[in-house]
Amino acid sequence: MGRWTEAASAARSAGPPATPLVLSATSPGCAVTMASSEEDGSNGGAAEAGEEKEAAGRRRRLGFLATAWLAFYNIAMTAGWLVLAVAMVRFYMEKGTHRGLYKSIQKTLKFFQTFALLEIVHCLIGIVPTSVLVTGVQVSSRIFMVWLVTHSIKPVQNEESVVLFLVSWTVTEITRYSFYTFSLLDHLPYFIKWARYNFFIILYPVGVAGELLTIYAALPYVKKTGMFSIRLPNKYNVSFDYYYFLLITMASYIPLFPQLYFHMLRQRRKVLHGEVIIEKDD
Ligand SMILES: CCCCCCCCCCCCC/C=C/C(=O)SCCNC(=O)CCNC(=O)[C@H](O)C(C)(C)COP(=O)(O)OP(=O)(O)OC[C@H]1O[C@@H](n2cnc3c(N)ncnc32)[C@H](O)[C@@H]1OP(=O)(O)O
Repeated sequence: MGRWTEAASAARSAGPPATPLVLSATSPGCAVTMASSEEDGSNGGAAEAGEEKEAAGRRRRLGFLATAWLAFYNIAMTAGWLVLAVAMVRFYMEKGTHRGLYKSIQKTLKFFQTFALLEIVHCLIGIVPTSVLVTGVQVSSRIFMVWLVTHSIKPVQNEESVVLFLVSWTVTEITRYSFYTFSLLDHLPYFIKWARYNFFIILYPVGVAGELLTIYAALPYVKKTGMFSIRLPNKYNVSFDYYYFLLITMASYIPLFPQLYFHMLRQRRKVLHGEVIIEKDD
């Protein structure tokens, strides 16, 4: 199993989500079954023990410093997103409206979401085996939403759609970072693993809908003000229209989001149902 998982990890870190090759559960030498360990319970224990052994082996190879850094990073990020969750719930309970919510939590949000740029660095230096491309798209679209849309275009800050993506990001990140933290500590409760690979089914589309609706709400303001745009003539002879840039960004969700979503579905099948999936470049 280790060999296949390492091959899958190598394929993942090498590039974008590609054509998946699902190995039959009954392949000789394949220690996992395609049947869910939740479902049949017969092989789940062995598969899980194997996975834990393999994860422990990977951590040994990672070295103390990298493991300590990742533990610190994940604990800090879990705490940061928990602080955000508490602040949002408290705000709503006190005010009874979403208006003003973004303003009240923006500093914490900007800090922790910007800190997540380190995830691209983690992939680049190889201390986590995630695809640089998948992580890059995920993190850069969030940074874009935080700084170039919600922070910069004040009239959208009170849109309901902002609440949609804030709630979706927050639940996702609390689950994801606690998943990484407990995995590093070798004590991963099953419900966290389950939540990591099930919540996204709803939260991903909800988050993306929130992001797209927020960009859409920003369009009239951007068109009216011409913000972040460069008009001709100028001494560099270049022009840039932020309004069209936003339209192109919205359009880019059409090919990119399904790829990320299907990547997560494949991860779900691998982690929760023990399928061995090798992503093969076309
Ligand atoms: C300029 C503007 C550009 C804009 C472009 C626009 C296009 C955008 C299109 C789409 C936009 C999407 C926007 C996003 C919105 C939302 O987030 S909505 C909220 C819901 N979101 C989600 O549910 C996101 C889910 N996505 C993911 O989780 C990611 O895809 C992922 C984290 C980037 C990758 O997940 P996955 O491939 O499953 O890998 P990992 O979880 O990272 O695991 C791989 C192994 O690596 C270990 N690991 C990873 N990170 C760490 C860490 N920090 N610490 C310790 N270990 C880590 C992990 O444990 C795994 O190890 P093994 O289990 O041993 O294999």
